[in-house]
Amino acid sequence: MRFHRQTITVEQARSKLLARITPTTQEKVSLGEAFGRILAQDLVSPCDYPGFDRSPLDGYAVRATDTESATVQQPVYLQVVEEIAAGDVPKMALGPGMASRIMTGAMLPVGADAVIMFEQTVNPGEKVQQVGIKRKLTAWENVSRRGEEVEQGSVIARSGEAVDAGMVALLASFGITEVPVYRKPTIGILSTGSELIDFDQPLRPGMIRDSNSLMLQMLVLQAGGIPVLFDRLSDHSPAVKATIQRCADRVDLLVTTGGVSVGDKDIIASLVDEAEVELLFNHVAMRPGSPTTAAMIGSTPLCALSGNPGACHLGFFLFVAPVIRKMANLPAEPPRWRAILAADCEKPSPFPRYLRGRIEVRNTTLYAIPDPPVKSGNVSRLKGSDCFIVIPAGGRGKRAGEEVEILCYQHYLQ
Ligand SMILES: Nc1nc2c(c(=O)[nH]1)N[C@H]1C(S)=C(S)[C@@H](COP(=O)(O)OP(=O)(O)OC[C@H]3O[C@@H](n4cnc5c(N)ncnc54)[C@H](O)[C@@H]3O)O[C@H]1N2
Ligand code: MOO
Ligand SMILES: [Mg+2]
Repeated sequence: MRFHRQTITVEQARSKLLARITPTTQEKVSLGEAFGRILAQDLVSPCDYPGFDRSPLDGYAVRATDTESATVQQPVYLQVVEEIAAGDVPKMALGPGMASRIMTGAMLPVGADAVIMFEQTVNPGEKVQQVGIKRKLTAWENVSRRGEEVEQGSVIARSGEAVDAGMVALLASFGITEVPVYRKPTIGILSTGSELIDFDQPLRPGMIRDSNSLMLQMLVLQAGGIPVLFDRLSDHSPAVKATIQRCADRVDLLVTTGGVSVGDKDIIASLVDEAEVELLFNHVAMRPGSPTTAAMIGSTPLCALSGNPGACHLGFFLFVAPVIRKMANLPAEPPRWRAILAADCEKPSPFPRYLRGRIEVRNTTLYAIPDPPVKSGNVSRLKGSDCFIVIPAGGRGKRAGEEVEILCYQHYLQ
């Protein structure tokens, strides 16, 4: 199987993989922990909002009928019977000719059905026993009625919505302390290669530091998963299949890096020949990362990414992030935009080429600025990008000023 591989497009490969992914189950978390998660159920308001008729202004609570003849020239004078601050419960009910001094957010007294702002009274703001009302009010004018925004029992948030800061405030207003959200999928990360050492170890001849493990952990967090780091596999590890199986059993998705090509030590490439491993694809029409592989290890999906850091980064974006997002009930496909290419990319390629780059808005036009050409084994240009620019297969590539498709990290990886 190592050398006889069937090439499929990125889109076909992703569909094949996503078809095998089921969304995760739900869990209840505290309101603070729910931030950034996806609601798993509709939420219903347990009470009215506002919970009582209240004043939206600093002024006087009155009975509208008492103000019928009020004008600037001939104000109507009402007896002030109480001062009500926000948080107070009014003690006095208003009868004919009465008013209560009331502050913004305070509860309306029984009998009142309108509020006049200080500015529309005689001697605004002064503490008086008789307040002069300078205009006629209609019933319920300047009153925030109980339940006018949200009635008890109505849906305040829907399953599938993201819990952002505003949603946290909304749920806090209703005293909702526990929130049903989709469980974050656990994503196993397993690097392979005898040349790899931990990043905090001194180099030895022929060795390189394992950077993919950490990069993948960060990317998993950005995509909304929980990374689970497994011990690296060396190229001489016995029982590769048993180890992979054990790791796969512990997570929702297993991601490996390295060993997917045709090399003598490419241990993941031969894994797909084993019984109980169902190959989904092992050759994708893309540059870099064409040997990117996916399989099912029993019921756990495996994304086997290239060891080359650039190809690993791209493989994560094209295949792993969509899986994590589908598991987490988020839209799976990376967002595709169109932009104007800001520099020539004329290297021809038999497969679509994905270049890392940055998006820039110049006037009202979106530009995609490609990174300078790099090999997929390079590490210095892994940082600072916010999109992949897709240069189609064949032809002469694309020139500056031509329109290209871009896949943006924005709103996709947090
Ligand atoms: N004869 C052929 N050789 C290769 C082909 C091919 O078609 N025919 N394809 C090339 C392409 S394209 C790719 S992509 C790579 C795929 O490589 P593997 O996935 O098998 O990865 P390795 O051989 O294990 O390593 C490749 C490269 O990456 C470095 N690496 C590996 N793991 C890490 C890590 N965790 N952190 C940092 N760097 C890592 C490794 O040392 C190698 O330099 O195959 C081509 N070959
Ligand atoms: O597809 Mo590879 O990452 O070019 O060496
Ligand atoms: Mg290899």
